[in-house]
Amino acid sequence: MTTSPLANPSATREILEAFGLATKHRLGQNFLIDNHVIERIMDLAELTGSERVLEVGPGIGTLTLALVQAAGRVTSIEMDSELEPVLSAHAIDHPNFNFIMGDALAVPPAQIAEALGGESELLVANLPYNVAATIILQFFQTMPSLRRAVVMVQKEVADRIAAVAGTKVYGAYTVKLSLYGEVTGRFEVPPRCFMPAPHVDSAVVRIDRVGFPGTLSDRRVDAACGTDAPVSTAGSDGVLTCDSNGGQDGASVLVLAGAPSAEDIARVVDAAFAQRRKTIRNSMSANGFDKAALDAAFAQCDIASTARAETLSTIEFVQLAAALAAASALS
Ligand SMILES: C[S@@+](CC[C@H](N)C(=O)[O-])C[C@H]1O[C@@H](n2cnc3c(N)ncnc32)[C@H](O)[C@@H]1O
Repeated sequence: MTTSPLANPSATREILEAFGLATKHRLGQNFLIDNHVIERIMDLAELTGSERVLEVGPGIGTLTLALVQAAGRVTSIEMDSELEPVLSAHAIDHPNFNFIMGDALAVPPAQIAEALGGESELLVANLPYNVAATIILQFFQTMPSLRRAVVMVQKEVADRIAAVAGTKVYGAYTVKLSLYGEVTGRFEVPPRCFMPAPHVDSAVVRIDRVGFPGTLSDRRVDAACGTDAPVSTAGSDGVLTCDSNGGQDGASVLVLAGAPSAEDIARVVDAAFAQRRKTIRNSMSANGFDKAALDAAFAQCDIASTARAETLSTIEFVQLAAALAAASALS
């Protein structure tokens, strides 16, 4: 059980007083004061003592002091320059910890890797809520080595991350993040676990990376192929095939007709959700896609042109982007 010496109200107050600090609402400074929450975050993170862990927004170092006990190296990025003396003191006490002062969205991955002594493997953080969703997606996009994120976010953001097709909260963000990772754990955290208590509910989500695109996870490929058939990826073009006959006669079913990039898929997803109340055809044609190319792609992917974006699964968006890429509708 890994806990933090700072995860209680009196230790937090003491640090704030000792360094002459006041919490800043505009930076989302709600510090954790509950060791039970720290324990559950650490359980979800499943650290084995050797990992390179990135933390965004260490604050006074509450979660950080748990992470340094369980990880190989920890680098934290903090924007509030007034917290630098507190973090410097932790860095002296814990040789496997260092930090970067700056906006986490603007620090280049190479600088983070340099500080961590290698590429980031895990993101574990109680994130600043106003930029949490952006940070999660951007870090999965720009750091291919990141294999897991265990992050505290506002409950509504957790709902969007974990949403399933056909629900109100399922949207462009859900689909774009699902290209990189899937939610494998979650728990809720009430306001009383923070100082000061926020006005919103919070949740911790664990997101594990799924390979993409030529290396879709088995579960996703099964969904795409509608079969338990073995799967193979063909050639360097990333064309994904799944064998419809258990590999016995070598007959393959082409699932993706092209090799859409993550950017291609994001363009399709953004256009599809741009006008949620319209059909996917109308929303996409109003947002830069040619109607004839769309009709051909819908027919190829067996997607009804009257469907709405929120009814499509991630794999259907990938197939649609692939069909549009193959028809050069994405260029
Ligand atoms: C919710 S607090 C978490 C503090 C601490 N990790 C804890 O659990 O008690 C968020 C922290 O993120 C910092 N922060 C806000 N925006 C940031 C940004 N863009 N980049 C880096 N840190 C940021 C805040 O100053 C604050 O320390």
